[in-house]
Amino acid sequence: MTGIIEVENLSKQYGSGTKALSDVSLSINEGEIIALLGPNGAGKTTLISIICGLVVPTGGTVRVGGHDIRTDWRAARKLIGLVPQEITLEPFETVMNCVRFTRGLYGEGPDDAYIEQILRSLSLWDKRDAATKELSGGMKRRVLIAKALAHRPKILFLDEPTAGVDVALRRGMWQVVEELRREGVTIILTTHYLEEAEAMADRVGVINKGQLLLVKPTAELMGEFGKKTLTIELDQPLTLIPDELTGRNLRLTADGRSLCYEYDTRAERTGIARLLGDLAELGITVRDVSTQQSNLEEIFMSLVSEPRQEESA
Ligand SMILES: Nc1ncnc2c1ncn2[C@@H]1O[C@H](COP(=O)(O)OP(=O)(O)OP(=O)(O)O)[C@@H](O)[C@H]1O
Repeated sequence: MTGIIEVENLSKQYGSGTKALSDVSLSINEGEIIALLGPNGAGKTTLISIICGLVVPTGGTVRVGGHDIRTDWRAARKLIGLVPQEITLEPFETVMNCVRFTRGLYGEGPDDAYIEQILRSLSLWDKRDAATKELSGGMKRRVLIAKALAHRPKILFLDEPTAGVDVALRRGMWQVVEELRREGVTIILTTHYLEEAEAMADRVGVINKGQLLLVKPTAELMGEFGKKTLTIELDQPLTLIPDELTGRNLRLTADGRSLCYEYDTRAERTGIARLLGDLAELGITVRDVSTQQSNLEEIFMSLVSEPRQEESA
């Protein structure tokens, strides 16, 4: 199946000599939400900017809805809405006029009924006559989304949509994104908040030093790396793991006070009940137990601290 966005062997070297992207290939399906994760300077904004036609690549091709972004840029651009990282709004203009104006930029005629629908869905309708300078940071960010949606794009890019936004508003933003997805909009977002990717994205792409390290369904990524550790705090410290318990994925902490048992969360039998039973039989008394699940943050850190070749794209 051909994706709504097809990126092939994309590279970018800025005039300064910085190599921001190296041979990136990626296919994005219509209607999906994909999150691009990567540390500062990884190349996420460069990738988005190239797809949106704002930065010229050094090599490779990008097709949006089948249109080459260089030779057929007008058609490609019409399909795209971009919510930039920086808040750039005309301070004295009203919310309504800001969004109307953007529609005009795409050569679309006035459609106040549609703008009303967008502003209502973003909880901005009450603020339609307010000058943008009177709005809070979170509201300004929502005006940027309204502007990006003004020409009914099929694809929406959100470059760090919730940077500097408080937790409540961040969750509100997730809901907006979810509603857009239900309407069939394809969404590409960059984020530093791993919980955001975990909560929203169908797939996650990890970028580091200009390379796309992997692209995987979020659930698969979590499952593949999703191990849980059971920490069993002992009443009396041990010096060694008893022979009866060898070969069980057990580790004794340096102080001998806890046993750590790593298990696969997806396994039919985790082996926890058997382990606790065996400990009791050996006369080892347990003081407390706790579990920790590896989250996307740990997965991400393990990927970017140990650069690997692209696995799949
Ligand atoms: N206009 C430019 N001229 C020269 N170098 C640039 C330019 N824009 C970006 N770069 C460099 O390209 C690299 C990738 O930058 P980019 O902004 O794409 O990263 P990013 O992943 O979006 O980072 P962040 O998470 O900090 O926004 C960085 O080394 C950056 O300094």
